[in-house]
Amino acid sequence: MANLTAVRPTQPWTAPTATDPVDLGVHLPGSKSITARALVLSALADGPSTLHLPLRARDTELMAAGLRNLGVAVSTNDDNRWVVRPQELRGPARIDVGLAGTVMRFGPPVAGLTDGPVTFDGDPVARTRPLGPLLDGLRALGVRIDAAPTGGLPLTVHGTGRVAGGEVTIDASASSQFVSGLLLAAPRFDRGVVVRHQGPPVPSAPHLRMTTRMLRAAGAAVDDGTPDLWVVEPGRLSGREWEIEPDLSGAVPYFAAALVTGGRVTLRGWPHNSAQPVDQLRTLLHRLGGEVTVDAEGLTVRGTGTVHGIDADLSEIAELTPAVAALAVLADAPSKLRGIAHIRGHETDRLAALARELTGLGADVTETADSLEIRPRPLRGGGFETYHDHRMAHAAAIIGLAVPGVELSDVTCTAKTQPEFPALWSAMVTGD
Ligand SMILES: O=C(O)C1=C[C@@H](OP(=O)(O)O)[C@@H](O)[C@H](O)C1
Ligand SMILES: C=C(OP(=O)(O)O)C(=O)O
Repeated sequence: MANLTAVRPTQPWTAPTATDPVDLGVHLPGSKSITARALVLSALADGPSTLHLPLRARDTELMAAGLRNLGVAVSTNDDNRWVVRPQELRGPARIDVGLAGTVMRFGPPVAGLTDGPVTFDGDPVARTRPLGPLLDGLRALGVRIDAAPTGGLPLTVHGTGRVAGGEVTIDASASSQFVSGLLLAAPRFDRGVVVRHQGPPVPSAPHLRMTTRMLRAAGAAVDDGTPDLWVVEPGRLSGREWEIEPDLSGAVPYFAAALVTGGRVTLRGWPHNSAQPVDQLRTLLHRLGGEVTVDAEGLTVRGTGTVHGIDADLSEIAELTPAVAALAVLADAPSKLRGIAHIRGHETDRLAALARELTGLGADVTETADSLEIRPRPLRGGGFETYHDHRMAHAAAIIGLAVPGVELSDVTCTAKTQPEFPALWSAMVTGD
């Protein structure tokens, strides 16, 4: 099968260098992870839902389009308010996952509930991202799937309108999204689901808590009280109003800018009781030399201009590794970033990509199977390959604040989660 996605245009970009401390108060778009879950839960609910302040970016537009292809009425015309009206799920259909882990992992369990075949494919790199344990898990729950010999994309889910569900054991060490995908659709399985993880630790625990929290908010009965075991009872999901929080992961490059330049960045509209890993981020930024406060204005990060080296296990917030690695090359001491083997299966092999590109700018970086060791050295400008990876682009932009002439091979990849990134970043640096 040909890839669904045509070759995407790219645009080289020279990262702007900061001459002054940044001072930014910003309303950022909604969380990718919360928007994706709200779309799926709304599509499977028994009444309409509204997503307030959703993320409009490539990943979430692909999720909306994919659900639409299954017959769900998803209206995304209003930037601030997306409305989802569930319908009977229908095949045949084709779903373009782009490079979105959320679409390729949350989509197939939903497709099992469709009454016809649903084919999934995406960007060429998406075909290399891990998917096997999720598909094997779904098969064990009664779904017929034809997948590529690699065990991943392209694949066809032969939906029959119902999924038996029941007990399944998978190895989710390559991605927490395998578990999240099974859980999100499970209330609609005949017997719900009992998912057991067996293998090296599951990464991204806060994303699993986000999944169970949002399932409960939609009315599902969920038990996640035993480590590595999740139970979702069969039952109805309610349509509801989803308030989408600002994207904390998308805010991290701006917070990093506060650290590098000795400036201040406030993320406005920050909720009191967040579903995102704000405590882990607060601890991390504090150790890197920042000060984090939450008040009526929002979530504020202040820096001194000195970044500290750290030894940190990033497994819970591994998607932030590129930004943290960028800070580490600018730090006052060596760093070790551990527990991140699985990010080799993210948008690119992030350990290899970071080691290569940071070394290219003059840093001293050692890549191990599951970590990066970074010893700061004087850096120089030069080319920086982004490998279609939005967070590699963020890393280059952060370094560019302090190092003139960091030239990204492409900045359009930031549209995966934040199309506003190049304009917002430049405005922050120039103070416009
Ligand atoms: O469920 C989610 O929304 C996500 C889970 C994490 O995936 P992994 O567990 O594969 O790292 C995270 O890195 C990704 O950006 C978003
Ligand atoms: C790993 C990421 O994304 P995905 O949801 O595509 O896995 C990410 O955004 O850093």
